[in-house]
Amino acid sequence: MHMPDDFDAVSDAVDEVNIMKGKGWDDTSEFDKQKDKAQFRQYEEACDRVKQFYKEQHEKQTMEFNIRMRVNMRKNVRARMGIWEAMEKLNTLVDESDPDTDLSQIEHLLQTAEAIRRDGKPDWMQVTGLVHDLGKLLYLFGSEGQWDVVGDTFVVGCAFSDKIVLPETFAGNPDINDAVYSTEYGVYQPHCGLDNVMLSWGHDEYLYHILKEQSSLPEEGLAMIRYHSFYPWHREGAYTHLTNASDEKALAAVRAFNPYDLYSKSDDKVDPVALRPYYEGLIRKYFNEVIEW
Ligand SMILES: O[C@H]1[C@H](O)[C@@H](O)[C@H](O)[C@@H](O)[C@H]1O
Ligand SMILES: [Fe+2]
Ligand SMILES: [Fe+2]
Repeated sequence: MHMPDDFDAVSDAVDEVNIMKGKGWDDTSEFDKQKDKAQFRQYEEACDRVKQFYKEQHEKQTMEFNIRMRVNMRKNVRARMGIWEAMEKLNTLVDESDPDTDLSQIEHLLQTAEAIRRDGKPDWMQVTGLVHDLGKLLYLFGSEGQWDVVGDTFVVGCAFSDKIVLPETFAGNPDINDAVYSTEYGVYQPHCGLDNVMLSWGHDEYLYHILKEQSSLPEEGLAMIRYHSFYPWHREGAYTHLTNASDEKALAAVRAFNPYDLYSKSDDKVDPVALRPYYEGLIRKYFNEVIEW
């Protein structure tokens, strides 16, 4: 096959080769098969830092807090900067919710993207991997702590699922005593769809709203961002009483993405300087030069 030299054409040609090989972006990944999954996400055995994190998150993510955050989100622009600059800014954050890595955020983002690239997945999925945790910038924009930025997500406004990690820590959340929020359906209608459900506030929801307006990522890429921390749903199968048929596509996308996010944490080190030119090319293709954060 003739390989053109302009950037977009090369990445289109790579997609074409993968299609010829019969590999779709949502195929069960080769990468996934090589990992010992039992090493990851062991919350019961996690260190105190992680357990403390979840106790605080589970006590403070109330319906009232979540409504307030959605209103605030629309009020102002917190910063103006490009994607790579945002990755560098985020690098000072060490995620207290994560039992599996002490790596910096830029390393995690590049490891995720590189694992996707190595498996021959399309460029939009690679760049989704590259940016998927940039919502953690919230931490630098006056969040109340880490509990409202990182960690797994879950539905608020109805009973907390026992499929959420460390579920006993919800005992201190005032919503468990609310006459409506404590019921199975809470404020929701059966099978209303995830679009109509409030997920606990944090980096997923924030970044989804920013990039829905300011990128040309496909729907599947946006779903990967919005739901990647929603383990009770995409891994544990909770909340089927709220989802509907239109969530199926999103679920397939998030499941295809998850192994790269989670299991790349044990991969070899990456070199941001060497990788930057390649990813700047993808960034130009999918994002405005300056993003309003
Ligand atoms: O600790 C991690 C981390 O904060 C991730 O960015 C998030 O997506 C995961 O769901 C969470 O378990
Ligand atoms: Fe994340
Ligand atoms: Fe991540």
